[in-house]
Amino acid sequence: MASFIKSIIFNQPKKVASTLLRTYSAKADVTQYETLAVSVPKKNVFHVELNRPDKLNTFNEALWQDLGACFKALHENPECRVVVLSGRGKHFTAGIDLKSLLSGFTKINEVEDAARKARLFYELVKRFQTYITAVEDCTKPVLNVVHQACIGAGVNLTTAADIRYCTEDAWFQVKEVQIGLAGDVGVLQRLPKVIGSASVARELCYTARKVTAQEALSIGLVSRVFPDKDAAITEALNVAETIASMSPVAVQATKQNLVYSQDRTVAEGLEHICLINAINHQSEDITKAAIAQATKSGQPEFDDL
Ligand SMILES: CCC/C=C/C=C/C(=O)SCCNC(=O)CCNC(=O)[C@H](O)C(C)(C)COP(=O)(O)OP(=O)(O)OC[C@H]1O[C@@H](n2cnc3c(N)ncnc32)[C@H](O)[C@@H]1OP(=O)(O)O
Repeated sequence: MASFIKSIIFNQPKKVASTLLRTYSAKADVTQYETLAVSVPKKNVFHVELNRPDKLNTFNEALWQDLGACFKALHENPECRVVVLSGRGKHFTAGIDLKSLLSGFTKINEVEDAARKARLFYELVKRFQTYITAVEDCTKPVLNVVHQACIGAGVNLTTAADIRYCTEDAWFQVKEVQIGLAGDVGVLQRLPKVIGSASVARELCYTARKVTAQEALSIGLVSRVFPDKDAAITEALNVAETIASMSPVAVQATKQNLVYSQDRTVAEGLEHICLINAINHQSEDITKAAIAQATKSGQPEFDDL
């Protein structure tokens, strides 16, 4: 084993030795938003909080746009390796802001011609879909912590995240049918895949019944339930820190391949990871990680991606 490691280091002497010893010193670049609070509580771990507590974190135009812009920026930010997403105030979110929904619809309904009106509705929904999909398109894993209510648009949002935790007092409601809408920003597509049961997903989407934290756990909507929000956030940040300590090349390729594979055949997913790893297997991260494992020298430092 020693000679094997020696030969690897000999082949890439300066790079591996210097990066193994390097300590992290970069400053995080944190953009703030009107409706989102963004912080960096641990190295490479970004915390995004829905921040309209006096409006129960309802989705108004600003929040929709901020979500899209924020997750695009985090996708592009090399210092961000993992995101924890939660909400400030009493509830995670009460869903779409019903006042802004109605005023937006009234404005479009003032257009007389059906084709032109339809085009405006189409573009509105398409835009909102893009903002939710930005969470999935962000190659950094997103851990969502839900407390109290997670309604309508909130369920669309949480099902686009990678990992979901909630508090004992949390509840979920696919409420769209109750306000006369067919869910159109991702829940109908993602919920059945997340929970793995078309029957349960359809029941929830047709009836708008509330799902408690314990039921959410039993159907696989969340993977863990915590006594309160502090405990949930603390553990989410710990898990995020573990993920952030791994090779970002490996973690981000894993998310890309999981997302790609969820709508495709096994053969297509396998081909996709072959193509990604044809490039990523050339990464210095593999050498660093393999040496660290072989020498039991602890987790190495990886460069940002
Ligand atoms: C193209 C569209 C794509 C997206 C579609 C998305 C659809 C959806 O999200 S459907 C879901 C819509 N949301 C709701 O129907 C939630 C309605 N609210 C409630 O059920 C309760 O308010 C809630 C359980 C969330 C909280 O109950 P709590 O007792 O804690 O508070 P309240 O006293 O009820 O509410 C406090 C004030 O907030 C106002 N409010 C609550 N929800 C909304 C909302 N979604 N939009 C706008 N305003 C909301 C509520 O009216 C109270 O206002 P005020 O009386 O002025 O204090």
